Amino acid sequence: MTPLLTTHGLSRDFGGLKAVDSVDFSLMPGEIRAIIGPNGAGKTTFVSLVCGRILPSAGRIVFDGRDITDMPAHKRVRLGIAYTFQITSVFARLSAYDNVALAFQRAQSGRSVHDGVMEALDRTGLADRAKETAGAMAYGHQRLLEVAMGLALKPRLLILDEPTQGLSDGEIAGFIALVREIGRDATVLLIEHNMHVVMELAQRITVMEAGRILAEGAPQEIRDNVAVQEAYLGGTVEAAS
Ligand SMILES: Nc1ncnc2c1ncn2[C@@H]1O[C@H](COP(=O)(O)OP(=O)(O)OP(=O)(O)O)[C@@H](O)[C@H]1O
Repeated sequence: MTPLLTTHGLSRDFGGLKAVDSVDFSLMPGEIRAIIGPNGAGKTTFVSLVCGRILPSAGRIVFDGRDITDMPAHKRVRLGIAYTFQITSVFARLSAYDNVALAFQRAQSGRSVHDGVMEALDRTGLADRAKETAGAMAYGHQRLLEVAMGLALKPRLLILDEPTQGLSDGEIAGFIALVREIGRDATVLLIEHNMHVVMELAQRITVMEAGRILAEGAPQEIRDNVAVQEAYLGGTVEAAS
């Protein structure tokens, strides 16, 4: 099987700081992959390079066999790369429906807007809230709305950056079920600090530290990796959950 996404020597400097430092990364189609690592490890910078929000200082990015390194973000969206970011990105004054409709239109799909929007709201459990003003929704619902906006893009690769931050335990359980469902027809790249969520969802885990990949493997291998425990988890994986 060919990977859906690969990066080769991917790097991004900010002044003298190597936020992402020569990263070789590979993601198979259909995978749910978690990226973990301490604050400042370069996780957000890495996925920002993949989706084209920022440009690399060096290296290449290949998506579905195509070099997308120099491709603008909006074109990557059309290829199927969707992302939601840790900072709430919904338009507060618009309804849930209109937020998702805006996202849907970016994908330039041939489907009717209404069908596409309602399907995304339905999958995230927000169909009954379509008319609610986004800014007046509970925080957890706003996070789900972000996921619905990502889903409206009909992604082949959905990048979620700290999606469970600020959610209650009950909301997190619902979120885990949602990502499993999304993972049935999309590849998911998940930056996540909550180790319970990571262990529940990820088939493989990539650990970043200081801009580099420190370790990669199945959840059990990462849990047992001493270097990972020392660098990130301050003892044991359980301690961080
Ligand atoms: N636009 C920027 N300008 C300057 N430095 C930046 C910029 N974006 C990120 N950095 C720096 O790059 C490094 C990596 O940051 P990044 O946000 O990618 O880490 P992270 O692993 O996502 O951290 P967190 O878990 O806290 O979100 C940090 O030292 C950060 O301060």
